[in-house]
Amino acid sequence: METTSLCRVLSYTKLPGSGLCNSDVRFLSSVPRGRHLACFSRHSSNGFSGLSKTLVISNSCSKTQNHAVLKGPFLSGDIIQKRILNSQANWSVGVCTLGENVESHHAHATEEKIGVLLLNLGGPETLQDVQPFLYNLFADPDIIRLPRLFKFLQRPLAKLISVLRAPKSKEGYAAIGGGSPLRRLTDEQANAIRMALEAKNVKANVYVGMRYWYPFTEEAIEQIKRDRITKLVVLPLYPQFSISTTGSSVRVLHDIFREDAYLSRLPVSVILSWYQRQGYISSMADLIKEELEKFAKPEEVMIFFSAHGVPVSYVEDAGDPYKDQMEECIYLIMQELKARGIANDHTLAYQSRVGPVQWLKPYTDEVLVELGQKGVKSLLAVPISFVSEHIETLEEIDMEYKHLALESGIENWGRVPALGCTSSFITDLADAIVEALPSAKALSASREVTEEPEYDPVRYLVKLFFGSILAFFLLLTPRVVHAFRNHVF
Ligand SMILES: C=CC1=C(C)c2cc3[nH]c(cc4nc(cc5[nH]c(cc1n2)c(C)c5CCC(=O)O)C(CCC(=O)O)=C4C)c(C)c3C=C
Ligand SMILES: [Fe+2]
Repeated sequence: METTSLCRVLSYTKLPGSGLCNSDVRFLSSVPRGRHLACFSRHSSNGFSGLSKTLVISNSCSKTQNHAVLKGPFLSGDIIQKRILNSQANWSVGVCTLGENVESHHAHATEEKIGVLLLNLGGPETLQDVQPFLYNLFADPDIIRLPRLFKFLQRPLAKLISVLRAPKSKEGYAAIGGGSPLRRLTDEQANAIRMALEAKNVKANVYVGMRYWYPFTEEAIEQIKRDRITKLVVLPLYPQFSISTTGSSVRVLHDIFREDAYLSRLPVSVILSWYQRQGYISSMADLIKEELEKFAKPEEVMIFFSAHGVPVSYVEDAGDPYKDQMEECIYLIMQELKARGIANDHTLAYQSRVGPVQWLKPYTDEVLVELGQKGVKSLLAVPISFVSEHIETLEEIDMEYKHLALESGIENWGRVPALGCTSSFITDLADAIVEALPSAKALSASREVTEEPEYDPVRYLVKLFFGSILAFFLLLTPRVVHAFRNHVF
């Protein structure tokens, strides 16, 4: 039995083609650069047996049994993404345990009840849902990031922005049939993952928890409690990590788990990002190849990755790894295509900006116009931040951007569908879940339950009143007035 209190983020790598299909190497890294990393290797035929060997070496780790070598240097808290050498494929996944103190233990198959919680954004199911959905979204401090002093403005601002934004959003949802397909599509993915796990002899309940609409994460967690799940893997359905997506959902989970005696003792493993998994990369490459072949001259098509944007301040001030991960993800997909003899030009741009602040550049709409002006005639749009169809693929890309591209001189337009329930992709997610199981750790071994902060309606109303006045003045700043004039919200 190994114990360490050092670990916060741990990453592990599966070695496909090694002959040991569930053999892996796990790295616990929460020590400063140049210090020791603990490397645990585990062997089993079903992926559930305990640790068989422990190595502690400086900034590198080798596992001779199947010729895997991992090289540092690593930073404290890093999600290790280095490549396995001497292996046909590079698979790695960042896994974060919810707890600070890590106790490695042998998982016993007896009476184990595995749960998988898929996290997603959620979307309004009807047009009446749009404004309250937007309220939930803008009330999230990871979406509208206010300085601490102005936190009390969060809800009044959310109310204001959601009311202002609702008409534009409603138009979008009306254009795709009157609501978001996200709940149905995520339920389908949940079912497909459950079956893929079953095919691997892993029986699991799969739950869906949405951040801003039904079924809310809180509801999913209530069900997990009722079902007496004994081990949980949390899989956010965003390939790349962003503070605004996975970060926000995991923060909510953390808050809920900390306050609950049962949940704080439930072993949990959170998969923070999975954009580098070979199964995901090759599934994306499959879809791109298939769509390219529909063009008359596939080799002349510009592959246009359109990622969901985030405000620049997330990356530059708050350290959001989203941009780096996005760039690496696209690099890996292009490498995979190259390995298949496809060497088209490609570019990356960011879509869906909201509000008057600077977002990651270049912007999708501007690049489309530039490409048209430069004489690009054929373009294949690839949505890359998300794995289901939703308003930003079905309306923004398929309608708005397509129209803009054709107006700008692009003659042949194509779009890669979202991965959805593509079987190679679902199988890979199931693998990621199986690989994450052994690292599940409890948030806390104690029964400590944090008390709810007292709700004081008078205080809330006073804050709401002054907040609204402040928000009103904020709205009169030239930048915001300009933003409204240009329908930025
Ligand atoms: C205002 C800030 C927003 C940030 C930051 C943001 C990041 C972000 N969002 C997604 C994925 C999705 N967002 C979706 C809808 C949506 N997002 C915002 C705002 C921000 N998103 C708004 C206002 C909306 C509502 C729709 C609209 O009015 O434009 C959805 C769609 C869900 C659906 O109903 O179909 C997805 C998916 C990512 C991946 C991301 C950061 C990386
Ligand atoms: Fe969004």
